[in-house]
Amino acid sequence: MLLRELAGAEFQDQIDKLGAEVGAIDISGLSADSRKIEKGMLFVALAGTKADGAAYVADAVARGAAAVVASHAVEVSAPVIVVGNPRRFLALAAANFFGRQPETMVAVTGTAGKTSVASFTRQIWAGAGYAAAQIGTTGVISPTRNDYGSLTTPDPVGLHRLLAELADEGVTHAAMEASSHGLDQSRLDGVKLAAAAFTNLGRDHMDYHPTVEAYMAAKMRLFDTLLPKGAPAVIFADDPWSAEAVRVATEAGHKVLTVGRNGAFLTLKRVEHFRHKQVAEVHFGDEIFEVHIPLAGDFQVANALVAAGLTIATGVPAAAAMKALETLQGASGRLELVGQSKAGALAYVDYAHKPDALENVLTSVRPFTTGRVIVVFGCGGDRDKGKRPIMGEIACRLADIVIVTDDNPRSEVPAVIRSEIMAAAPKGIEIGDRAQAIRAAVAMLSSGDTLIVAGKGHEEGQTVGSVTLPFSDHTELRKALEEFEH
Ligand SMILES: CC(=O)N[C@H]1[C@@H](OP(=O)(O)OP(=O)(O)OC[C@H]2O[C@@H](n3ccc(=O)[nH]c3=O)[C@H](O)[C@@H]2O)O[C@H](CO)[C@@H](O)[C@@H]1O[C@H](C)C(=O)N[C@@H](C)C(=O)N[C@H](CCC(=O)O)C(=O)O
Ligand SMILES: Nc1ncnc2c1ncn2[C@@H]1O[C@H](COP(=O)(O)OP(=O)(O)OP(=O)(O)O)[C@@H](O)[C@H]1O
Ligand SMILES: N[C@H](CCC[C@H](N)C(=O)O)C(=O)O
Ligand SMILES: [Mg+2]
Repeated sequence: MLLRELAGAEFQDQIDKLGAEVGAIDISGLSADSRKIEKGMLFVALAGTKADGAAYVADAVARGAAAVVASHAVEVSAPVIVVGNPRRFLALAAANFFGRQPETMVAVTGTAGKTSVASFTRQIWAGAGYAAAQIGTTGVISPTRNDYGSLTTPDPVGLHRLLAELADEGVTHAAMEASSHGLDQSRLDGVKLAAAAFTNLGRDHMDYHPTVEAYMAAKMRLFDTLLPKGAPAVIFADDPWSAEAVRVATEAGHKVLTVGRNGAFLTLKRVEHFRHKQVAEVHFGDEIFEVHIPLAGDFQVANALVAAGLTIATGVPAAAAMKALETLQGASGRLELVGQSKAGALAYVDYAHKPDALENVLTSVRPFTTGRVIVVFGCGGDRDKGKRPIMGEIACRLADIVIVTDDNPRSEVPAVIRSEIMAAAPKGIEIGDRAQAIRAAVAMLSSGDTLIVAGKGHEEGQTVGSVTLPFSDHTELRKALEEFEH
């Protein structure tokens, strides 16, 4: 593809400045990683958190880069296109290069619920007869794929390669997660969105964003920059940050559709909780639906409404969307019932690894727990340290028994992470080895109890130092449940 076409309208001036022959360079591919550059490719130099891509321009040119994009001039033999925001250039150029995506794409942002909403949206579309996919923390799921992925929002080159493949495979509808990192780093700036959604905002990633307001502002890029004007913006109405999301989406000229108890588009009137399901009364205009949602947890009703909002906004009849909610499957590791003890105590795996999520999950299981709530959790290393005591406090306030263990210590000393949680968890029992912690919790279970193993959800490894050892909460929990006779 010619460099001029690759750059697209937004960056035409910067290309034209260098003369017609630069615009006419034939580009065979693009990458922000010099190590992936082959002859004829375009190298985009990004200033990152660990390295500055500008330092690798010479390396990229030596490997055959036909041109370079950077935020400032660099002396090399290949032409250098200087742009204000190379990350945005990379995203738009990747979209132009791969050129295709599923026709109807939506993105969801928020601190918690993105994976669940993306999964539910895919399931409702599939129920309505569309070939649908989801892209996010648990990887890519489509009619023909179930591929594990490492980032919640993939990097632009990987993302647009994937979108083109999905389109070629006949996928017409796709729901993707927009993480705050992804939004901040313009990873999805090239995706053409039919609708977007916001779930909630809580404390997370304070190691990356300087303030909560900056974190919210990163999330709001989805509405103020990415969603085309006039498109539907589905906003969960019952969060403390809902009003701000509505303000941003309204100012950007979108069709604001609120869902939840305070929602105007889908209004939640009543919820009845049962052990493994909930019955919700939902109003849509003059229509009233009584929906049996086969999942535990108040938050899953919220996620189901956001997903229903996204699908209705993009053309699924409300009755079909509500019907699809009755057969929803939870996303892997999201308040997932893994088994029961011999006496009938329930044992769940949940991905709560941040304060609000932990608070929600512990509160959600209380109504159907006649015995004690037992929680096993830890906090990841090399991540927001401030959340550790907060999660310790929440666990002690909302659970009867608290076991503090390890969760991906990465480069940190595990005992130090645990001690930072324990400092705010006076009744916490410290068991570093996660498998032992799960066994100890299962050993305590008696009739009526609920066990939550929190923090790792679908994860299949424990990262200690730079090594990821195979580890699954599901497997360890199942093993322990089989082992004990009570
Ligand atoms: C902090 C962060 O988000 N980092 C992401 C970012 O890396 P970066 O731009 O900071 O890269 P860097 O390592 O500083 O390097 C700068 C540039 O030099 C280039 N380079 C480097 C070395 C070399 O030899 N040649 C070369 O060209 C790199 O390719 C890069 O373009 O861009 C990379 C490519 O897209 C990502 O892989 C990387 O994710 C890292 C691995 C990561 O852990 N990210 C997490 C925090 C993340 O993004 N999480 C969110 C969700 C979290 C949540 O909501 O819970 C996600 O969307 O997954
Ligand atoms: N709407 C919600 N409100 C509060 N907590 C929620 C909500 N949805 C999910 N949770 C909690 O957050 C955990 C993660 O849910 P999910 O994976 O759907 O969110 P996510 O936004 O994709 O998270 P991540 O950014 O870590 O990928 C769940 O296991 C549950 O504990
Ligand atoms: N996407 C999140 C996942 C955290 C999961 C938790 N198990 C941990 O390791 O902290 C992150 O990378 O911050
Ligand atoms: Mg997710």
